Amino acid sequence: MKKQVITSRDVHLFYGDFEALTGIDLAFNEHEITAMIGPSGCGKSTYLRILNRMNDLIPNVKITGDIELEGKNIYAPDTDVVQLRKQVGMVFQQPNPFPFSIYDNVVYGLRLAGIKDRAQLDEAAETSLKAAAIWDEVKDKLHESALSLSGGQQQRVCIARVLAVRPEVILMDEPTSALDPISSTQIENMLLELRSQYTIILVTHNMHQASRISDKTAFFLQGRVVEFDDTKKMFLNPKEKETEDYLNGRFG
Ligand SMILES: Nc1ncnc2c1ncn2[C@@H]1O[C@H](COP(=O)(O)OP(=O)(O)OP(=O)(O)O)[C@@H](O)[C@H]1O
Repeated sequence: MKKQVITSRDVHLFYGDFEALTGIDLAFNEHEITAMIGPSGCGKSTYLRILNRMNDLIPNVKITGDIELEGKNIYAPDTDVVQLRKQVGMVFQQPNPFPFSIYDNVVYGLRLAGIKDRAQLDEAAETSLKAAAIWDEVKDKLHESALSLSGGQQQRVCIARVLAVRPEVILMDEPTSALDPISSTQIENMLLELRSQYTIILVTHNMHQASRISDKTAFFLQGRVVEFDDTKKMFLNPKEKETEDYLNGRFG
């Protein structure tokens, strides 16, 4: 049986009085890609942000329940949130490179951690850019601005920036929805390569993407998880009527 890297039990989240998540039980296995699907506003991004405490930055948020990374409650008072976000990295919908060179973007987290050794930084930059499947395109212009790259290239540099700090888990919030089909395919192929080393949790609106690359799928509806299963099983033979209707495009 695969190791569960993140588990959540009975997770509720309130924005003020509004209960956006109404009791989420999910577990994420190592070396798997889990897709979270569901109609707009059902709470996918809210739930994703819980997993590396990004909701801490939003005022009037209250979270209850239990979320553990490697068996440790990530909301315990002694949690080092900076360390947590290294272990659980995040890639956003819009590529968000810093206005620095490609190289400086990728080694940003390592420098923040106090690493100054040039050889070590060079090695990390090359390894991460290779893993993010963009090394060949940028190796001759590492010191040019990351903003000069295309959207798809910027997104892969952002993924390399996350990989450089060696996370265990990578959270992705619709990482290809702002990209053209070729760039999206490049990123999907990369994720399939990365799966052997990471736990990947992906919010997507793209049903084809979920069925192509994910091992497991969680279907969210109005703040709850309707169904969570192997992707193949769910797409071929959903257990719940609501899942079937959604997958067949009857709503959402
Ligand atoms: N900062 C916030 N303050 C108050 N309500 C919020 C906030 N962020 C999200 N919500 C509400 O919480 C619910 C869930 O939103 P969330 O963004 O998690 O949904 P989603 O499934 O990711 O949607 P989409 O697919 O459109 O991104 C929605 O009703 C939304 O309006």
